[in-house]
Amino acid sequence: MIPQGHSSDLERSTWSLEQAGEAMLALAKRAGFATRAAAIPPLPEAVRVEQETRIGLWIESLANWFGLESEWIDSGYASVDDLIRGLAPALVRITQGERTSFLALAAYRSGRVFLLGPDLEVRAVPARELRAVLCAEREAPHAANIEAMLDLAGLPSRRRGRARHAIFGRLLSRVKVGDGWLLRLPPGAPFLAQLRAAGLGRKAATLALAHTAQYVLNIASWAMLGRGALQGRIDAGLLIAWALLFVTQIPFRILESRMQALFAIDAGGLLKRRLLHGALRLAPDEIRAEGAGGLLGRVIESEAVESLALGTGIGGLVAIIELAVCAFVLSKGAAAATELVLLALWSIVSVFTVRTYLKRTDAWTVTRLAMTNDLVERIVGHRTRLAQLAPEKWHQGESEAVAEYIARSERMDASAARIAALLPRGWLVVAMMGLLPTLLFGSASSSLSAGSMAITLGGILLASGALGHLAGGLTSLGGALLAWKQVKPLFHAAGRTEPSAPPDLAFFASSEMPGSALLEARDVTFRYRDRGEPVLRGCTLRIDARDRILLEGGSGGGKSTFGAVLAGLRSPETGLLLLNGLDRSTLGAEAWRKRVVAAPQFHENHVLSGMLAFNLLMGRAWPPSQADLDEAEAVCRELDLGGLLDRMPGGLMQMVGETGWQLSHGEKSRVYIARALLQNADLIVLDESFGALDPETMRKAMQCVDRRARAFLVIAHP
Ligand SMILES: Nc1ncnc2c1ncn2[C@@H]1O[C@H](COP(=O)(O)OP(=O)(O)OP(=O)(O)O)[C@@H](O)[C@H]1O
Repeated sequence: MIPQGHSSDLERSTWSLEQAGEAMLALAKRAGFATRAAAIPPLPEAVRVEQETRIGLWIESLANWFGLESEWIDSGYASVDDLIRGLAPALVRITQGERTSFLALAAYRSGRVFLLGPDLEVRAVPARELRAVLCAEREAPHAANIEAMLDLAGLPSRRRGRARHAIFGRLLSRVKVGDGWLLRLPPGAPFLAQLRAAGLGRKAATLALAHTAQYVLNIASWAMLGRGALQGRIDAGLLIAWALLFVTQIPFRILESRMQALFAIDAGGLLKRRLLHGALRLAPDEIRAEGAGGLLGRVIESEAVESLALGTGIGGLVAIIELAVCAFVLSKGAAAATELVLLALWSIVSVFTVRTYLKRTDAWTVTRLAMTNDLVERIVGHRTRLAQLAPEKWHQGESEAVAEYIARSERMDASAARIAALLPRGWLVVAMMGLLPTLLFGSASSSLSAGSMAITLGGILLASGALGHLAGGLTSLGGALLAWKQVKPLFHAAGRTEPSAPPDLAFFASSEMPGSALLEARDVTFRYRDRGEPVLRGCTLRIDARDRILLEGGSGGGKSTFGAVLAGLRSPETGLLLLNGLDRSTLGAEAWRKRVVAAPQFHENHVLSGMLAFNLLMGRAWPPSQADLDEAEAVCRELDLGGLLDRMPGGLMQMVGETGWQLSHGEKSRVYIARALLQNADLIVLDESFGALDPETMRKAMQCVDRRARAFLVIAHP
């Protein structure tokens, strides 16, 4: 509902809460986002009743369901204009009293917003109208007072608008006024679709056109001057025409550089986002098998892909356009056929020379990555080496590795020198030799006129530059391709999908259902390797809504594995696993992990570099609300971390992690417990979380967990 007094266009563009799914699909279609074909789920009663707290989750679930990504963005009174300008495509929330509706913001241009209505019409509305709607509720209580004040000040009506705006700005500067959900393709969506949605096809085409125009203008300007010189008529008019042609290249050159930079920035951003997403999609076992050095190698190579492919690589590709233009120029000059054949042959020689260089680079990369891996391993294990290994063995194997690295570097560099020195210069020699027969035996009248000779010589010089660009471009692209081998697994991992449930079902299953088990495992079997012995065999367990369970067993018995299966971190090979009566594929992996939260064993858990509050509130929205911070502090104090909070200068905002305040073993384990408790899960699995605590602290921590957790399962040794 739009508050009264606003334009009927706004009114007609409003979608009700029930229509949020339709609005999202319509917006996505208009933005060119391919969505997953899925029925629009009905609005769950829970969202209708508790709109304020549940709408965010509902929109997020809808977006997931349609294969989109939503990001919630809110704004204060002062920055609401920025919100309106930068949000599209987005659903903007309109709140009036208890009721929520949406505007589907399709675009913003020159002070106007383009709103997609339920009738699928797009209406342009002045952005200030949308601003007024977003701010209306906050401004209303003060409006009468401000008007009275302006009357009292006797301000002329033409200056009232600005004065009113300034007073509201001061008064409401800290007040939140508008919010919405920005829609985009998720990083795991097909990469071409992402490039298309980001308009990169258009940018690449503009780049190619700008380069061609500039190159052709350059040749035309010199051709004109050359012809004038040969005909012996260089006058002021000719020079002015030449200068004009020359100057015309400047805007094309600027456009080309700009497009190249924009393309590299946008494509680089999409690539980074996808790789980061992919890194988080890798299964824990895949990551562990890589080792720290292997992972660092991937990071370095991803940087190489970006800089080589999107930086110099693009520049090299446009050399193909240059070669085509050179071929055209040569076809108009003396000994055209010979020169064209030679150009084709030399281009092939260039490709093969670059290929040899790339093979050597590949061998060098393997050695380099192995050395990186080894170096990181040595750094990580440094303290153990110092304590346990005899000093004379510290540098074993290093000389051989370095010697191999140097040998491969030398071979690679020799190839690189050949490319830089031989290809463009060799072409000049070959092309000039191609002219020899014509010079020696050709008739002076036909192909040997001064004009055609000049054209050929110009074409040969141009081709020399183009071949240099081509070799550079191919080298960069080839280098990117080699680096790509390392990056590919992360890139593809981003496209992995996890089972997801219809959003209405996820809401339904979140409520505790009296009588049915919270979690049920029946005859669960699990093995780590395809043919290995099962670690879990026929495990059956029922957990009810308020249960407190202790799972004890010997070392290596499979307790942690069972905990990981219950928490949805690993999938059982056979058997049945139900949460509120629904299995994991029906409920969705993400929804499962929100309901059953695990605090993994000490060596599997991690304090992230960042604020303590961030580490505690990872399951909630960031930045946190005051209520979240208060709750986090209360949990910490109950876990006997009050002393630590008081000692740390930044309290909850203290930086912790590898580079921050170093927490002790026992402190870390209580941070892990607090983190799990603060996720508001139906069940938490605490894997040896109390092992590092003294008896008194352990008693307090147990009491806290007992008080705060709905149901929990503790894994411990007998
Ligand atoms: N990623 C893995 N790949 C192969 N085997 C594994 C893997 N993780 C665990 N295992 C093996 O599975 C078995 C069960 O391990 P698990 O960690 O579940 O036992 P646990 O009962 O929790 O042991 P502990 O009390 O020592 O922590 C062990 O023999 C272990 O070596």
